[in-house]
Amino acid sequence: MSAPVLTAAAARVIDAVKVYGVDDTEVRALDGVSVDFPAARFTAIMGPSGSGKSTLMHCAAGLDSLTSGGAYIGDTELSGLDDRRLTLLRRDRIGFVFQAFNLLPTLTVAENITLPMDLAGARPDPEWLETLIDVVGLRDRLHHRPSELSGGQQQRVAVARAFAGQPDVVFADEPTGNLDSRSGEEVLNLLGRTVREMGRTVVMVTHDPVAAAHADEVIFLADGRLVDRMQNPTADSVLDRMKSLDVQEARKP
Ligand SMILES: Nc1ncnc2c1ncn2[C@@H]1O[C@H](COP(=O)(O)OP(=O)(O)OP(=O)(O)O)[C@@H](O)[C@H]1O
Repeated sequence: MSAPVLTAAAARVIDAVKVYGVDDTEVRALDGVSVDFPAARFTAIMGPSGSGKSTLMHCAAGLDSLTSGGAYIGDTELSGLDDRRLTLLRRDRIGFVFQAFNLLPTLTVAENITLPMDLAGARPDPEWLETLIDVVGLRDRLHHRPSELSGGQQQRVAVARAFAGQPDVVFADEPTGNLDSRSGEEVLNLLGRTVREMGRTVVMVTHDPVAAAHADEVIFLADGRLVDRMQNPTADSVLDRMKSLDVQEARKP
């Protein structure tokens, strides 16, 4: 048996290139990005508008395909999977949290949390589910409908849903974009706790230095390239780095 080539990255991309359009309309949204998202860590992706953050997340999560290069979940290379296998991989090994909470209005909180697993015919680990419900603080809301919850509570349901199947990695795309700062802070603390107390892996796209400061590491994109990585970020250190990227952007011809 050959030794696995890849180490403890929950997800990674290697030499990732994503080109949208052709000829005059061609945009290199990713221009040779190699980055790993380590297991049991919270990584934030930052960069100026149009720098390729969402494209990187979508390609790393198998929601979109690369023009060239490789995207891996664990040791599984995504371009080698047909549509059916890719759908199963997303369902079984990846969790998603989006800016819009995407809950089903006719289902209760409890039903929303287990919906992906119910659709898959999988049984959630009861102990894990109970812990998760307590961590997200929704025990007294389990039989409510989403419309009876605040935005912050709805996003906490979406977070619980993303982690219910114990996926290898949870990708969050601007998870606090629709929330006031206090509810946003609660959701970010929650994501941090799932990583630090429960050993989960989170990759989050954000515009907000305060949000990025919740991560263990921030990676910075500019013009579709990885330009920096920062361990143990603070809101100020992230803001300073973003300002220098914005200045470089403004100086471009
Ligand atoms: N479907 C598409 N077709 C054509 N161009 C696209 C498409 N999606 C993204 N792009 C372009 O690719 C580049 C990177 O876009 P992307 O959305 O990844 O950036 P971003 O950093 O997430 O931006 P923002 O912070 O504004 O959301 C941009 O120039 C964008 O216009």
